[in-house]
Amino acid sequence: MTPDERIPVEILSGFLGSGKTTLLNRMLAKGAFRDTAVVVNELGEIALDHLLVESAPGQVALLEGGCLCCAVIDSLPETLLDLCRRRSAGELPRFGRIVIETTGLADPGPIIEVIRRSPLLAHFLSLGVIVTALDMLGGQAQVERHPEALRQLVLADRLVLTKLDLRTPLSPEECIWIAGANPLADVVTAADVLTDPALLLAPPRGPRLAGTDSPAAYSHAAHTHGVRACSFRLNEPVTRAGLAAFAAALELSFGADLLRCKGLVETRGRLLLVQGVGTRLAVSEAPPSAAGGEPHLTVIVRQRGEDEIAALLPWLHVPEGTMPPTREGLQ
Ligand SMILES: Nc1nc2c(ncn2[C@@H]2O[C@H](COP(=O)(O)OP(=O)(O)OP(=O)(O)O)[C@@H](O)[C@H]2O)c(=O)[nH]1
Repeated sequence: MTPDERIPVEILSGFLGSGKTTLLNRMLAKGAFRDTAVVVNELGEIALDHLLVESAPGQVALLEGGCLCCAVIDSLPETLLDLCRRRSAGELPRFGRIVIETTGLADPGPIIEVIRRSPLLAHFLSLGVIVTALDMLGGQAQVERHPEALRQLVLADRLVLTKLDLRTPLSPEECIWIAGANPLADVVTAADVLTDPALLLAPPRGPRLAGTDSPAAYSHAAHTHGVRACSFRLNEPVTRAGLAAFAAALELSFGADLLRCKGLVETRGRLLLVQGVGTRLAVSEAPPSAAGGEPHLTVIVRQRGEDEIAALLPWLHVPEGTMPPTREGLQ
């Protein structure tokens, strides 16, 4: 391929629950990503995001087995080359770009390096834009608390500010903080991108940061700082009261150590999507693309054990009408 024909690989990064899948789906729904193959990588033993990304059949590749920047970094070239092979063979539509949605804990550095340094990949692919979703509900506190969120912020070509619809307008101090944290990045809002989808992946304006770390320098323990993703299969339907009780029990037991909770649950014959970011848990009808998905919950916590979460699971099944637990009730 000549350099002009190479397919750009765009990286969609952002901390746990910052809105990466939501952005991707909005772009797909608007038809802006019609010519896009998507690679989804997710934490947790039971993957969900590939069911939530509403793209054309076969256009989503799932990278399983752990976090992209460390545990499965070696599988990335093969996954990308396989997409290119299937495109050339006519098995996939002739997509014009690949978007990689990383896990919420992934450091984009090693991913960037693999795409840049592999001679074989460089023949077919070029590095596109590094977009980071920045959760403006979590904001500065989230970045200060989680080193992974800081890496994602500083390596971005473009920052997409999400969840501004859930809060008061940005203060001048917040604008100064964002500009100071990554002076090279363009800053847009999720609403801007919805109005003009081309903004999301337009070529970056600023110069590229050079010299990110090599993949070999990374191990899972090096960037997760005691974070664990624990997945639980749910063989029995849950109750509505059970979901409220489980949410309260998670919040009371883990507080700020609770980073993310997501999954599919079945209640009264319906499949529901559970989306928790920090201690805010939302439950909605599962999208049609998730039909047939395995009921499960993945809970991501910092410095806490799987057994502590497992001990709370019985709350999911309490009879309707049961009140959520109190702090005293949990002890
Ligand atoms: N109101 C509002 N909600 C949002 C926005 N972006 C994301 N959300 C909600 O935040 C939750 C998490 O969003 P996702 O798109 O799943 O986040 P993610 O970054 O893909 O999450 P992980 O893959 O687990 O890291 C969901 O309940 C979304 O509906 C936004 O701009 N506004």
